[in-house]
This record gives sequence, structure tokens and C-alpha cells, in this order.
Amino acid sequence: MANPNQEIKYTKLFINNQFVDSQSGKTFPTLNPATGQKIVDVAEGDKADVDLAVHAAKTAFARSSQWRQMDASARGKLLHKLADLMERDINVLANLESLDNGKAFGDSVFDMNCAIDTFRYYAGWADKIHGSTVPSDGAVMTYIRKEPVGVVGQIIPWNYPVLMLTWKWAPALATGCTLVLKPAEQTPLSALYMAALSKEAGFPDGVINVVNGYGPTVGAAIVNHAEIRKVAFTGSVETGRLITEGSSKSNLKRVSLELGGKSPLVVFDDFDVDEAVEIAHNAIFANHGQNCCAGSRTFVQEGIYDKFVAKAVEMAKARKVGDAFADGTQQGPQVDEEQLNKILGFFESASKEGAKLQTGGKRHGNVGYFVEPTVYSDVTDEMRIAREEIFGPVQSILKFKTLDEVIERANRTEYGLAAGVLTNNLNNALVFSNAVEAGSVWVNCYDYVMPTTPFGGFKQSGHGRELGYDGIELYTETKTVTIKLPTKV
Ligand SMILES: NC(=O)C1=CN([C@@H]2O[C@H](COP(=O)(O)OP(=O)(O)OC[C@H]3O[C@@H](n4cnc5c(N)ncnc54)[C@H](O)[C@@H]3O)[C@@H](O)[C@H]2O)C=CC1
Ligand SMILES: O=C(O)C(=O)C[C@H](O)[C@H](O)CO
Repeated sequence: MANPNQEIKYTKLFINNQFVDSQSGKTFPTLNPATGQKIVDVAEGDKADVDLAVHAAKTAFARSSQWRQMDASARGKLLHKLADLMERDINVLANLESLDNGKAFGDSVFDMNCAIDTFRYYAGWADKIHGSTVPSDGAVMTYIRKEPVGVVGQIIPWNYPVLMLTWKWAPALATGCTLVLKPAEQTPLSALYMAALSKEAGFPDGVINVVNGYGPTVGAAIVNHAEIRKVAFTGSVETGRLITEGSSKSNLKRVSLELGGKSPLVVFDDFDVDEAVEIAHNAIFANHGQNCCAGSRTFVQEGIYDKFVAKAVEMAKARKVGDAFADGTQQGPQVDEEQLNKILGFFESASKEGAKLQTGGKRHGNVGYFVEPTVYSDVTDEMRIAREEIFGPVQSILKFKTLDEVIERANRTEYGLAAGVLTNNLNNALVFSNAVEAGSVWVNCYDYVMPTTPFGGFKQSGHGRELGYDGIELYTETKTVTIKLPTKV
């Protein structure tokens, strides 16, 4: 069960199925965001460690290796075994997650179950990645093969540490790739525990490697490595740009990006206000607002606007902020001081730009990185809190009149990750869903993210899609083989 004193077993780098110190011997502290105090020091990798990890992954990817000789069905069984071990140790994983990230223990358990489901989903794909044969002109036979890309680099953020690791590992392993993952420097602990579980599950040496460290060192080394054939990234647009640049300047490695958002959630006046307030509340406040597809622009039709705002404020005021391990906690701290200060900066600009502060708008307490659940009304499209990704527990409520108007305003952004619409009117639901520029659209719900369906963004919210069969495509190359025959048969 919930245990803030969870034993921490793994703090080194994980290379070739061994936990090792970094070449430099350097370490860095991972902090408890609830207190700002060090939890433990972990090994700090650098380019030299990435080189060792890539060498291990490349060796594991050699044609004669145990991994490459393994049946696809056996890869599927390994992924199921890893999911079994996660189920066995779910409380340990959740404790590590809540300790390092700050999210409520219940949310960590929820994330682990989502991760387990995702591993099992991709376990099913391992021996079902089919090619095809194509009727071709002339005396030839043609077949199409899907082959693993090879050694892949994976860079993940701190907001859903195990879930983002899973979105990266599961399709890469199902397709037969080998990988080097860099966890976020804020939250390395659960990734290292997952590394230990992968060894216990039976993944061969070098298939999975985890190198802790910072973006400009370990991250950049992965992005620029000549023997990494693909990099998958989740995080900020700014870093997404650097990764794309690094790929183009190194070896044109494939790049998939899952970046930020400023997702609209549109509430029409024909929808039950109480239900709308609850869906909109969870859309922004879940995970402390540290969610790429958070519903961070709440558009409410004018007829119910005042009633909606009043109820939204009530709900925000009732949100329980506090210790991630205490029963009933709904919101813990933001992940670090940098994110806390970023959010406080938005409070300043919101006040200057004339947004009406209904509740919150300040730090919660003076220890750790806690933020008051905050609601602004009378927000206009031009305000920073309506344009930029805050990544915090901050609801911005805007007013609209018509369907056409709200479609245009919802699309007035360089982001395009997700959108939601709450209405009982089929026309509103379908016209908005098909017109909004977003990779995921939820109707009368929000943030239903399942392993079976693709997830990713339009415009500057990313490149490519994770989850579903799209996830398999990210980690495979397509090969066409044409064979000359003696006669046409
Ligand atoms: N889409 C999402 O789910 C996320 C979005 N963000 C957004 O980004 C903002 C800034 O947060 P950060 O933690 O600074 O995000 P970030 O994008 O810098 O960090 C995410 C990951 O990228 C790595 N990274 C950083 N610089 C790198 C580089 N030059 N090369 C390779 N990897 C690099 C980091 O070490 C971390 O593992 C947040 O306030 C939020 O708006 C942050 C985390 C997740
Ligand atoms: O925030 C992210 O990085 C995401 O990928 C989205 C989350 O996984 C999803 O919203 C969880 O429900």
C-alpha cells in the first residue's frame, strides 16, 4: 500500500542488464517535490555512458543475437511477463512514482494499471506484424516485410514517468528493436525499477538500457548518436525542435514527437452544467495540470457561463491539496521549482492582462512546490493564460456564442494535441469534432487515452502517433522484396 518510506534499491545506470556507475562517477540528486529535499543521489550519465549503452543495444540487435533469433511470439511472452511483474510490484512502483513526481498515490496506481494494459496490448502485436504479397507485372514475386528499425533512443518527461516509459518500450520491444532510454532528471526512480523488472522478466542483455542524466548531455548524446536509428520523445516543443535539429545534423534518424498542447474543451448550453463542470475540472486539474492534453481552455456558451463559473470555482475550492500518500489527496506538488515558478509567472501576467481571479492564484503553503487550484474567468483569447501551455492546475474559462465562432477560436493556436466538446446536439458534436485541428477529440468525456487508438498532435504538438498500430509503424521499416521467376505464376 501507500508507503512514503519505500525502499529505493536502484540508483545506478542500467546497461547490458547490469546496474553500473557512470563512467565519470558523477551523481545527481533526485528531489521530493513535496519538500524540496533530496530523496537520493542517482548516477549521472554522459556521452560516454550513452556510447556504452548504444554498443550494448547494437550487440543485442546483431542478426545472430539471442534477441534477433527469438520468435516473435516469445517477445510477446516477455512483454506479458514484464506486465505480470509490474502487477506483482504495483505498490512499489506507485510509491516510487508518488515520491519522485509528487502525484497522489491513487493516481500513481492508476498510471501503473494503464501501463500494464499497454504492455499487454503490445504483447499481442509481437507476432501479428504482418507484411503482404503484391501482384506485380512480369515474371516476378513481390513481398513486403515490416522489419525492426534497430537501436532506438527514447527520451521521456516527468509528468507520467512509467506511463511514458511504457509508451516507448512496449512498441519498440514488440517489433524487436533494442533501446536506450533517458528518464527525466526529475523522476528517474521508477524507470530504474522498471529496468530491474525487465531483467527479471528475461529480456536478453543489451535489449533495454536506461541512462539517467540531463537533456543537454545524455539527451543530446542520444539525439546525435550515429548508431541510433530512431528517437522517440515526449516533452516540450522547444526540446522537440532541438531533437529534430539533432536528427538532421547527425544521421537523419527517424523522429517521433509528442509535445505540448493548449487544448480546448467546449461546453454548449444544452449540456448538464454539473456534469460539464466535473468533466472540465478533471480535464485541467488531473495530474496537477501536468498533462500534455489537459483541457486548458474551457470555452463555455454564454447562456450558462455565469452558472458554470460559480460551480467550477466551488469544485476548485474543494480540491484536496497535500501529501501524495495521504488518503483523499487529489493534488500533490508540481514536479519542481522551475515548474512552480513558471506557473506563478502566469498568475502575474493574468492579473496584468485583466483576467478575473475567482480562486487560487498563489503558491499553496511555503514548503515544496504546491500550487492552489486556480480558476480565472473573463479570459480572452489574447491573454497568455489562453495562449501558452501553463502545465499547472489553472483553469481559464472563456465565453463564446456560436459553433462557428468557437471552432475558429479553438483552432487559433499552434498546438493541436486534443480537444473536447460537451453537447447533446449531434450537429455540434460532429461538426466541432471534424473541424477542430487536434489529434484526439473527446465528445461528452475527456482524456480517454487507450492503448488501442493512436495518440499524437497536429501542428506543433508533435510528429507521428503513439499507441495503436501506429505505435508499431513508428518502430518498423518497410521492405519490398521482388524476386525474378522463371515464368509468370
Ligand atoms: N508533452 C508533455 O507531456 C510534456 C510537456 N512539457 C512542457 O515543457 C515545459 C518545460 O518542461 P521541461 O521539463 O523543461 O521539458 P523538456 O522537454 O526540457 O524535458 C523533457 C525531457 O527532455 C529532456 N531534454 C531536455 N533538453 C534536451 C535536449 N537538449 N536534448 C535531448 N533531451 C532533452 C529532458 O531531460 C527530459 O527528459 C513544461 O512546462 C511543459 O509545458 C514538459 C514535460 C512533458
Ligand atoms: O501528458 C502526456 O505526456 C500524455 O501523454 C497524456 C497522458 O498520458 C494521458 O493524458 C493520461 O491520461
